Amino acid sequence: MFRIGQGFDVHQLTEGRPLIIGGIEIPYEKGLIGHSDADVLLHTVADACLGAIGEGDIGRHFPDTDPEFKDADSAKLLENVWQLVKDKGYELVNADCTIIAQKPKMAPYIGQMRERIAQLLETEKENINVKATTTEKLGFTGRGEGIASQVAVLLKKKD
Ligand SMILES: Nc1ccn([C@@H]2O[C@H](COP(=O)(O)O)[C@@H](O)[C@H]2O)c(=O)n1
Ligand SMILES: C[C@@]1(CO)OP(=O)(O)OP(=O)(O)OC[C@H]1O
Repeated sequence: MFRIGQGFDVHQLTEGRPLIIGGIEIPYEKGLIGHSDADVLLHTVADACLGAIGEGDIGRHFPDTDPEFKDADSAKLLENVWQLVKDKGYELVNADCTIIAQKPKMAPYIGQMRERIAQLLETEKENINVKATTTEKLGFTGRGEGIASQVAVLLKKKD
C-alpha cells in the first residue's frame, strides 16, 4: 500500500541569523527566522511525511508556543516525525523537494542536502531529489524577503 504526502513552508529572511536549509549551513548575509532553527526544507519534508500518514503538521506536533522547541534543531524534529512513519509500518519510496529562493545559489549545497535528508529518512541518496528555483525576482521570494519550499513524498507499507 502506498501513501502520498506533500508539504509547503515559508520562512522570512533577516540579518544576524545562520541560514540552515536541508540540514546544511549555507554561508549567506542573512538567515531564516523561526521559533526553531527555521530549516524551511526539513520542516517541509516533515510536513509531507505527516501528510502521508494522516498526522496533521509539524505545528501540531511541535507547537511554536512551546519553549522546548525554541531554537530546536529541525533534524531532531524530522527524526521524531520519521519515527512516527516507521511506527505506522512505512518506508520511503522517494522524496522530491523544491527550494524557492532568489538567493543564495543552492546548487553547491544540493548534494550535501540530499545526503543529510537521506540519512534522516533512512534511505539512499538516490531516493531524495532536491532542486532550486528563483521566482525571477517576482514576489516575496523574488525580493529576497523569504525562502519557501515544497516537497512531495511517497511512502510504501513494509512487507
Ligand atoms: N536559489 C537558487 C535558485 C536557482 N538555482 C539553480 O539555478 C537554475 C536556474 O534558476 P531559475 O529560477 O532561473 O530556473 C535552477 O534550475 C537551479 O539549478 C540555484 O542553485 N539556487
Ligand atoms: C518548527 C516550529 C516549532 O519550533 O517552529 P518554527 O521554527 O517557527 O517553524 P514553522 O514552520 O513556522 O512551524 C512549526 C513550528 O511549530
